[in-house]
Amino acid sequence: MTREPAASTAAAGGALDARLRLVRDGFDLEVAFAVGAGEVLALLGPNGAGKSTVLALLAGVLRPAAGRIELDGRTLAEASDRSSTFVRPERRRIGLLGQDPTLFPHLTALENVAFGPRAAGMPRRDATALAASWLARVGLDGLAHRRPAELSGGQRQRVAIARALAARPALLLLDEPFASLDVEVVPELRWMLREQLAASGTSAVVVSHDVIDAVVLADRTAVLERGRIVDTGPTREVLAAPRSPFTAALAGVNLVVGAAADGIVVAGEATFTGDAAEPLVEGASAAAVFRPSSVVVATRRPERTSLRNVWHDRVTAIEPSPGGGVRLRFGAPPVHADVTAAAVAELELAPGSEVWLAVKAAETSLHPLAPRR
Ligand SMILES: Nc1ncnc2c1ncn2[C@@H]1O[C@H](COP(=O)(O)OP(=O)(O)OP(=O)(O)O)[C@@H](O)[C@H]1O
Repeated sequence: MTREPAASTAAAGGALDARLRLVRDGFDLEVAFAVGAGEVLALLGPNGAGKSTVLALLAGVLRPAAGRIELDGRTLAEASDRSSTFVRPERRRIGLLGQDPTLFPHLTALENVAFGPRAAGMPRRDATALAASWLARVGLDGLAHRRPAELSGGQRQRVAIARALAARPALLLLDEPFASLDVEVVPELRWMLREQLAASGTSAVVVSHDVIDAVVLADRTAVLERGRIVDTGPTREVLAAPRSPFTAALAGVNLVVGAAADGIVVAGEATFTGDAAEPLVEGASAAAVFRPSSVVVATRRPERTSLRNVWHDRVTAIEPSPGGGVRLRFGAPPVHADVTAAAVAELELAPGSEVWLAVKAAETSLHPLAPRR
């Protein structure tokens, strides 16, 4: 990726430090996180976890009941017994890009992008030149004079990205930026956004349901569940060693939570041996992680000694597997196994069938469940 000369883009990104508490209608949000200058943080989580609420607090649409938001050393909001600060949304230098681009319908793409710099006092010629250069960067060279109605959904979102970045926000909030676009246009748009965020050094928080957004866009990922951050760290590490069932499902792996005993993970009747990236703490919570395709399903207890992790359960559900084939679900511990349709037929499996399950130790990783630093 080519980085632009600092003089042309003057790294826009600010460092964010946020501690937020909000309670409304029985929903209790309490989070603390930081975003480094020029860094992209993905905020992932199930429906109702509080992701949009976090963005609304950062944007200044909601006021925290307690806590503090600091962007580049400037306090944007503070609520405590001693002091109260609240900077209005338009004075925060925070940009917002939602799933539906809200462009001015009567302005051309160029005028839409130039609008922010003009409003900030930039002379017309400079603002037009800046807008033209941003439209080129987002791949809309020839379409500068079209109005939003004359553009496709993907092209409109490109204009919205150019407009958001041309305003040089200290922090850009991206709320499901690709959710309402045709799936075919999304991969290229996602990579373009990644390049432009990096080239402009823009700090960003991206909220998404889609793990690919975190993988492509985000240096770090925080997973939010029921108003709490349950996991956070470099995106690759969070997905490689998930610490919550939601993250494990995102990463497409099984996560069995148990307790560490003598270097293995004990979860009810099942015990798991495997590679521990970090030492397990005796008696503390720990997880065994393995791929659904690593699970061997048999109607008799497997005799192969290489299969160290062996347990007995009943099939609770049989459904199509996302990768093709068949997914078998089990309850104790809750795991799934991806097998071929031929195997299901050969073993004559049906919901309720009793089977033996096994995973090689070499295909199992063990992780302490203490909070990641
Ligand atoms: N205007 C509101 N007034 C009161 N409660 C609200 C309001 N908006 C959302 N909530 C509640 O706050 C909680 C968090 O909602 P939020 O929209 O932040 O979650 P989310 O993670 O963004 O979910 P989704 O992925 O479905 O958009 C939910 O319990 C929701 O019902």
